[in-house]
Amino acid sequence: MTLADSRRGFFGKEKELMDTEKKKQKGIFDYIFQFAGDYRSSYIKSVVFAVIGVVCSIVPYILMGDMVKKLLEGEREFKVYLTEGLAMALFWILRVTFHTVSTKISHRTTFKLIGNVRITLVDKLSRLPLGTVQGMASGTLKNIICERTDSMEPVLAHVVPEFTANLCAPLMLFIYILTIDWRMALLSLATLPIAAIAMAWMFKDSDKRFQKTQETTKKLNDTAVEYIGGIEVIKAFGKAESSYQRFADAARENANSFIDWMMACIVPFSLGMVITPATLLSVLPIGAIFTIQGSLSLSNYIMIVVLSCGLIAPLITVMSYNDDITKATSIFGEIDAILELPELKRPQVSRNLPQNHGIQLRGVRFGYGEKEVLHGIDLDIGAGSVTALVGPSGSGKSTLARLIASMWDVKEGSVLVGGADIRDMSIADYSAQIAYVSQDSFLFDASVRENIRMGRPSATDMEVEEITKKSGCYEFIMGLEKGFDTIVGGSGAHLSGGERQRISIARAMMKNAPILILDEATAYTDPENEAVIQRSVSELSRGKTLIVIAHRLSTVIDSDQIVVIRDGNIEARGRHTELLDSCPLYRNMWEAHVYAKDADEEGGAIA
Ligand SMILES: Nc1ncnc2c1ncn2[C@@H]1O[C@H](COP(=O)(O)OP(=O)(O)OP(=O)(O)O)[C@@H](O)[C@H]1O
Repeated sequence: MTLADSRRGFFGKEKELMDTEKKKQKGIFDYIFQFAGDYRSSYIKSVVFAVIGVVCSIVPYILMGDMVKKLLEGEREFKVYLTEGLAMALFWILRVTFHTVSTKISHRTTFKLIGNVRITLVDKLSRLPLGTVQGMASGTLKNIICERTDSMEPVLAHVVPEFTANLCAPLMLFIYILTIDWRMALLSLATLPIAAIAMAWMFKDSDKRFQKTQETTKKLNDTAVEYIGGIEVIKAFGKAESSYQRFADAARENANSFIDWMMACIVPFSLGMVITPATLLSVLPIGAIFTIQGSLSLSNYIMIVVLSCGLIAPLITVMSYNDDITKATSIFGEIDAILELPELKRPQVSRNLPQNHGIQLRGVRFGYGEKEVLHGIDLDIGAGSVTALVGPSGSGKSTLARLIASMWDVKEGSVLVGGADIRDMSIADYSAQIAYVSQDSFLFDASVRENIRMGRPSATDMEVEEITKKSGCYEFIMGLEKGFDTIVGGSGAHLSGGERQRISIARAMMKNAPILILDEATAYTDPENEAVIQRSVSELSRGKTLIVIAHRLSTVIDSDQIVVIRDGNIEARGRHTELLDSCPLYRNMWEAHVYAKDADEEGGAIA
C-alpha cells in the first residue's frame, strides 16, 4: 500500500465520518444518554442535587425581598431580621453544599464516561477491517481518542447539572414573580427578545465556522504527526523547510479560522451580554408607574426588583455554555461516526469451526474502494503444507495473505478454513488459528520479552527464552544491552529492521497457531541470518499450514506448491521445477533472481 493509497483512504473516511455526522444531528443530551450507559443514574443524581442547590440559592433572594417588605411595613423586631438573615446564610451554605456534591458526582461520572468512550473506541478499531483503520490518518484517530475526548470533560461535568439547574432557577423565580404580579413577570423578561436576536445573529453560520475550525485543527494535527513520523525522510531529502512550511501554513490557517469565528461573534455577543441583564431598565420605571397608580404595592415592587436581579444571570450562564455544547456535540458526533463504521462480519459466537487446517479460496474477488485487485481467485492449500505466493510487485500477494488472515472481508466469494467459512467464526476463534507476520511487523514500546510474550500472554519467562532459542534469535537478543529486558522503543525503533523481524517471528512462533503466514517476514534480514531463520521456521512450523510470501525465490523453492500471481489472477501453480518448465513468468523471475544473487555475491567478493 502506498502513502497515496492511504491518503485517498483517509480523505474518503473523513468524508464518511462527516456525512454520518450530518445524518445524525443528535443533541448533546442524546449523546450523553447514549454514552453514559450504566452511569445515567449518577448523572440524574447530579442533576437532582444541582436543582436542590438552585432552589437553595433562590430562597435568599425571597428572604431578602421579604426583609425589605417588612422594613417598609414598619416591622421593628430585630429577632425577625436576625432569623431571616441566619436562614439566608443557611440556605447559602446548603446551596454551596448541594452544588459541590452535584459537581463531584458529575465529575466522577464524566471521567468514567470518557474512560468508557475510549475503551469502546479502541475496542471498535480491533473489529474494523484493517483498511478502514489504515485509511484514517493516525493523527486524527489519536486526536479523537486522546485530546478531543479529554476536552469534553469540563463540558460534560458542568453542562449536565449546571445547564439544567441554571434553566430551572429563572423558571422558578419567574413562576414566583407571576404569583405576585403577572405584568411585572413579563416585564422582567423584556430584554430576552433582544438577547434572542443577538444570539440568532451570533449563531448564523456558526455551524460552518465551527466546522472550519474543526477541519483546520485536524489538518494541523495530521501535519504535526506526519512531520514527526516522516522526520527521517524529511531530513534525508532535505525537505525540512518545505515540510515546516506545510506545518506553519496549517498552524496559520487554524489560527485564522478561530479568529474569523471570534470576529463574527464579538459584536452580537457583546450586545447580548450588555442588554440581556438590563432587566431593571424595564422593571424599575414601569413598576414605579404601577406603584404610583396603586396597582402594585410598594413592598411587592421592591420584592420584584430584588428577584428580577436573580432572573437573568443564570440564563446568561446557560447561553455561555453554547460554544462548549457545540464543541462537545461535534466530538460526540465524530466518536459516534467511528462507532457506526461497518465492522468485519463476524459472529460473537462461532457458527462453524474448522475440521482441519487446510485453506480453500473460492471465487475470491477483492478491491480497495472501487479498484478490484483480486479477480476471482480459486486456490486450495493443503493442511500442513507449505505454500509460497510469488509474483511481481503489486500483483496482489499481500492482499491475498491478508484476506486469509481475516483483516478484510472479501467482496465476493469465500475463504474457507477446514471447510468452515471464516465469516462464520468469531474473531477470537479465528485469531487462535492464525499467526501472521508482515514485513513491517509492529513492536510495542516494551521489553523484548514482553513483545514476544504477546504471542501467548500465559507463557513463562523460560518458555519465551526457549522459543527464541528454537527460532534462532536467542544469541542476538542476549547481545542486546539488557538482553530480554531491552526496551525496543516506539514501533521497535531501537532495533534494526532485521532484528525487529526476527522478534516478530519469535512472537508468532510463541502463539503456536496451526496456520502461519509470513509476508516478506525476512525481507530486512541478511542472507546468513535468513538461512538460520528459515531452518528454524521450517522446524517450528512442521505440521502447520505455512504460507510464505518472498521476493527471494531461492527461499521458497522447496515449497509444496508455489502460486504465481500476476495482476490479481493466478498465473500458474506447481513445484519449483514444474513451474520452471511451464510458467514463463516464473522462469523469468527465477533467472532475474539468480542473476541478482550472482551479482550480489560478486559484488560481495570484490568488496
Ligand atoms: N490499503 C490499500 N488501499 C488501496 N490500495 C491498496 C492497498 N493495499 C494495496 N493496494 C493496492 O493493491 C494492489 C496489490 O497490492 P499488494 O500489496 O497486495 O501487492 P503485492 O503483490 O503484495 O506487492 P509487493 O510485492 O510490492 O508487496 C497494488 O496495486 C496496491 O497499490
